Amino acid sequence: MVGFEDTVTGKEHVALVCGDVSGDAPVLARMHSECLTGDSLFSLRCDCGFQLQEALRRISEEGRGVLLYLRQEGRGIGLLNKIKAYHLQDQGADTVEANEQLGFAADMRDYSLCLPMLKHLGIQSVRLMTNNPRKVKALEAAGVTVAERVPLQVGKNRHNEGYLQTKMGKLGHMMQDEHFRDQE
Ligand SMILES: Nc1nc2c(ncn2[C@@H]2O[C@H](COP(=O)(O)OP(=O)(O)OP(=O)(O)O)[C@@H](O)[C@H]2O)c(=O)[nH]1
Ligand SMILES: [Zn+2]
Repeated sequence: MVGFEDTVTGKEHVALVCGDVSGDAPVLARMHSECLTGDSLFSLRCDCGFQLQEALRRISEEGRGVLLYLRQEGRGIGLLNKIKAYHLQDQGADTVEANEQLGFAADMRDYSLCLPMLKHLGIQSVRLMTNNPRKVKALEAAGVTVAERVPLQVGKNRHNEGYLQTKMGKLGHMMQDEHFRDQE
């Protein structure tokens, strides 16, 4: 585990490294955005916790990989604003509308720290586990070489169906129903 401090925001990030990640071969990688509720408190409203577990499982199975745990809670709006967004969602807003009602863009994340983190770890290119093509684009724009996008579809359940639908419909996530491993 390697810790990093973002001197601009003061946020502390973590990299979990498995095996020898040096060399030319692209490294299996997950850039995971913090979700306290899903990652640590077992919330079923989203798929974050399931994706975190599955990404770590695949990395350990491969014996080589990296997970950057990025402190961008609530797609960058922070935990308390995400809780407010959840209240709005309980009154009928979807995840994008709730952000907008609070005065935020749908996705406020910033991936500029990923390149220096990967460089520090000696990682030249990644096989990125994500369903989000905008994340691939944002990382490439930040200078990260993404050799391949690896789908990460896990954790669909009856509580997050609408949330996943909005990610596909409004945020451009590439997910196919038949590829989901359900979680009840
Ligand atoms: N604002 C807001 N953020 C949310 C909500 N649900 C989850 N999040 C945050 O969304 C982030 C995860 O982003 P997602 O859009 O689920 O997935 P992604 O990282 O873009 O894409 P993948 O790589 O495929 O997981 C985490 O920071 C969560 O805290 C919500 O309803 N509102
Ligand atoms: Zn989540």
